[in-house]
Amino acid sequence: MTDYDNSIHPDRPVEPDEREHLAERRRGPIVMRRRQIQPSTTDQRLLDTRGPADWVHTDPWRVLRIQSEFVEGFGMLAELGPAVSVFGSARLGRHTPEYATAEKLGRALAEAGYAVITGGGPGLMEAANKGASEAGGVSVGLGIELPFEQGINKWVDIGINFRYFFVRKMMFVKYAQGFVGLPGGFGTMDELFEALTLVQTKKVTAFPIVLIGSAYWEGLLDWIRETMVTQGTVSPVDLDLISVTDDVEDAVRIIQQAEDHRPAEEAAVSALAAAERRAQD
Ligand SMILES: C/C(=C\CNc1ncnc2c1ncn2[C@@H]1O[C@H](COP(=O)(O)O)[C@@H](O)[C@H]1O)CO
Repeated sequence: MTDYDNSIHPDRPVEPDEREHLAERRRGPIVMRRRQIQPSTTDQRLLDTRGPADWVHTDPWRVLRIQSEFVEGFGMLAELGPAVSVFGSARLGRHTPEYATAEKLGRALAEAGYAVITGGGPGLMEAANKGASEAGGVSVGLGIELPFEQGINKWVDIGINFRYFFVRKMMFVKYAQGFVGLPGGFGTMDELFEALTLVQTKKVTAFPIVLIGSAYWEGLLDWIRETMVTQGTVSPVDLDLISVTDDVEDAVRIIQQAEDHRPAEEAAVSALAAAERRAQD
């Protein structure tokens, strides 16, 4: 009798030694017998480093890495408390007036009780982190892996380095009460328009978007008004989603005031959604 040919008929009495010959393998709660028996255990297979490794470059594996970035990000930020995301140029360095403004903003936000979330990079991100950290606030950096790696700036007190831009961008919105944009390039524009789209489509509510530096932003706002609104690609009211100021204290005040309006705005959005659902039924 072989290991694979030892079935016992249910009506037949079983001899004590017959049980011993019934070969089986367990995988957690699963029992495998005869041809289902695998020659190795799960642990052995896990620890076995041999074999092809191309699967690390496949999409199913990437999905797990993406998932792990969400898990790490949520885990790090869930208990952060009130926070404001600050965006701005990676290139405007320590001797620019914008750096001084960003540092002042980081300090003012920290003093108003907000954690400051930046992209964790150099330039105005570093300045906002510096202001927040030096004021004794919570200074957060959500870094991004880039081909020309810079690392997280030294004023970040809680940092995480993301592989994926889209996971990181979601964190900027999910864990912030609002958004302050300083002068910047494509990266800043990307973050600004992501936030604007989410607010315009009511995916987020009571999320103030404040731009600091009227001279810098004027041209863009004129283009939105004169081209986008005029041609009907956005509504005139969409312009109200953006506040522009040159004053750091004013920016903080706008964020705080939006907090006061949050319950009413959330209720209005829920009522609108309920009315639309009723209309569709
Ligand atoms: C270009 C340089 C460094 C790039 N390092 C960055 N680190 C972290 N976050 C970044 C970086 N570059 C862009 N970002 C994100 O975009 C925004 C700034 O981009 P901009 O094009 O400079 O406006 C910023 O808010 C970040 O979230 C050093 O030379």
